[in-house]
Amino acid sequence: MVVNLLKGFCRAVLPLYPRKALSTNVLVRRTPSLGKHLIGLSRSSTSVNHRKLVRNGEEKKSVIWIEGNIASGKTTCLEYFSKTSDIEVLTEPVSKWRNVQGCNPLGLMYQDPSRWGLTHQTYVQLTMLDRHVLPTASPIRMMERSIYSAKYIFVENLYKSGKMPEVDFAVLSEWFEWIIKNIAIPVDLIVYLQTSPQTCYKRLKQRCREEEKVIPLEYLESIHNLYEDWLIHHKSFEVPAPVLVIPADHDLKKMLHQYEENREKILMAHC
Ligand SMILES: Nc1ncnc2c1ncn2[C@@H]1O[C@H](COP(=O)(O)OP(=O)(O)O)[C@@H](O)[C@H]1O
Ligand SMILES: Cc1cn([C@H]2C[C@H](O)[C@@H](COP(=O)(O)O)O2)c(=O)[nH]c1=O
Repeated sequence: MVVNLLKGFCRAVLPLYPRKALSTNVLVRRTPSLGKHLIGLSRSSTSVNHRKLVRNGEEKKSVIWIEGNIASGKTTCLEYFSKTSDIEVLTEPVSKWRNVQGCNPLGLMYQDPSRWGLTHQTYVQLTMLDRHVLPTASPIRMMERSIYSAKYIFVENLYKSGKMPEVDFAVLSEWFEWIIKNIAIPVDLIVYLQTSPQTCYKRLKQRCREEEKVIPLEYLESIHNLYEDWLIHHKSFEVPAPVLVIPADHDLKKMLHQYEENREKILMAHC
């Protein structure tokens, strides 16, 4: 009976949807007549219809990753969107990387990358995975970075710069491949905060995280190049979702203005 009801619903409603918006197991509600059932996300006058139904009638959640270099402004961006109802924000678990049972793998890695890179990146991989599989109650989840950038940017950088032994890289790579093959890691949109390494260097100095005091400009340049090759030039690894690039060298006022301008594009990620 449930199946028949569902079939009837599909026969009545499917023709209302543009073909493009349909995939094999997803319905996107777009009709204005359904508008009253939809949640307006924006704090500005534009409201955003963001609900997506999956076949069992449950709401499909949207997942957006905020990617960018160290100190590019990811946390600040997340803080801004966290004020919007229906958005759940997950920041990077940096505090865990600085303190796991009294040890500081992030600090150790910066002091001696060849010795501690594997330890640190194994823990990053675990804690990012933990973030990805956390159940979500909100229709939209915004997450700072991902298990993908941990591997494609930071592990890659350690290895390419000769600071990670081949065997460590091989072990981490096997772990990573196993995870992405066997565990669902949903993502609908990647927002890339594109900065110059010089801007990040200035902001990093201003933030003044103890462990990061040893970071030279060249390190941020390498991270920048890896991000550009991945998300802009598509030269290195698979990109798991569409990318929205936001130029992020601007002052805070202009950045908030850009977030507002892009709000709808970001929050409609799944449509
Ligand atoms: N647009 C901006 N202009 C100037 N400073 C900024 C801007 N965005 C963030 N900052 C500052 O730069 C530092 C790093 O920002 P943060 O949001 O923590 O970056 P991330 O999370 O990418 O590392 C912080 O001190 C923050 O206050
Ligand atoms: C993902 C990831 C991060 N790190 C380092 C880089 C920075 O020092 C911090 C994260 O700070 P940010 O301001 O949020 O960029 O962690 C790393 O060493 N390895 C990683 O995989």
